[in-house]
Amino acid sequence: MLSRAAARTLATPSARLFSSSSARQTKVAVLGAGGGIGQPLSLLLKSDPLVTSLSLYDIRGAPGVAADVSHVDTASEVTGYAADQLNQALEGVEVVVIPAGVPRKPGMTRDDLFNTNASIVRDLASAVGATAPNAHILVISNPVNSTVPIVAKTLEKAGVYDPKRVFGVTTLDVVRAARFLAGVAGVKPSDTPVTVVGGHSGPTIVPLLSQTNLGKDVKGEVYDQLVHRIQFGGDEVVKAKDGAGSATLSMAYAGAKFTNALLRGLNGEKGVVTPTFVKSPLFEDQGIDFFSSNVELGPNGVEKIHPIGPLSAEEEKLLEACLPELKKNIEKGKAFVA
Ligand SMILES: NC(=O)c1ccc[n+]([C@@H]2O[C@H](COP(=O)([O-])OP(=O)(O)OC[C@H]3O[C@@H](n4cnc5c(N)ncnc54)[C@H](O)[C@@H]3O)[C@@H](O)[C@H]2O)c1
Ligand SMILES: O=C(O)C[C@H](O)C(=O)O
Repeated sequence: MLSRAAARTLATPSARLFSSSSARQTKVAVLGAGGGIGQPLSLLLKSDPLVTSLSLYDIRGAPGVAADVSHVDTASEVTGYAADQLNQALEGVEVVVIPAGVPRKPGMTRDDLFNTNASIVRDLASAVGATAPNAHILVISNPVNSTVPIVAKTLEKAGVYDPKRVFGVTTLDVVRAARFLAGVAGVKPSDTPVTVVGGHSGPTIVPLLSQTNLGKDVKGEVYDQLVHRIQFGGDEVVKAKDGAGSATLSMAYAGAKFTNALLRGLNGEKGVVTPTFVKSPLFEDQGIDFFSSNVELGPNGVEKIHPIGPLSAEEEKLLEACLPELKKNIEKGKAFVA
């Protein structure tokens, strides 16, 4: 039998999983809401007190997901849209999260997804540009190093591109880095935040362990293994799922976490800083105009792009390996739209 206090706690609606600093609320759309990421992401966004209205779209299954998620006892409204209702799904939307597209199978690279996902992301970006031109777009679909430039170029072509409003979601790399470093150091992940810069694929993922109190002491083989695990954590999940896809649950968590950070920034909260893959001046002189580094989020989206800061000799080498591959991926995305 439950005590009266415990019963009251369980009966309290709107349990808060997210940080909230303001009453302003926002309409958010998920494009690809019926998928492995889309479903749990929609559930988590339903629990975010900063989301006032949730618009769920997919080429299949979104009305069912919406009916299900809409029973959760939080205040937001949820509507599902069928394949031919993309424009309705985007009406009045301020934030659009895109997990639409195919995932990897064992043996594939993220770039192997380009042929299928490039046109999916381009067409969705084009619809956002036409119906919700001021929306912030959060790109999850892989290969992120190419799909973000695809979104940027598509909006540019439509005459509605604002680089402050287009983000590649690299939060899963940050989540993994904190979790894996915590494992090595024997502490809680909340004690081991790690900045991860570069892009979102194998060698383009550059964790800056030297900038953390516990990470700077990790050396030798343990360091090499830790960096490899952060860079190739996605492969670990693809292999374990054995043909059934890639990370979905941890990605939904990471996607909801980044969305909440953006919403807090949009609401005027100060000091919301997190890595994300955006149009960036940091390596523009080397022809690389998109890069993930710590970004302060604010009322207009990107408020300030932070420099990457001091690097160890090992990190200099990781960055050297990252840049040429990242450049190739970005150019491939841009060329697809041009
Ligand atoms: N950024 C990251 O860190 C990260 C992490 C994990 C996965 N991903 C990527 O996210 C994407 C989705 O992964 P998933 O596991 O959810 O795949 P999934 O196949 O389970 O779901 C994808 C969904 O997209 C839908 N879809 C396809 N074309 C669409 C369109 N034109 N409009 C709307 N919806 C459309 C499908 O119907 C499906 O429901 C993949 O490209 C994957 O590589 C990225
Ligand atoms: O590995 C993948 O293909 C999915 C995602 O990019 C990840 O990092 O888990």
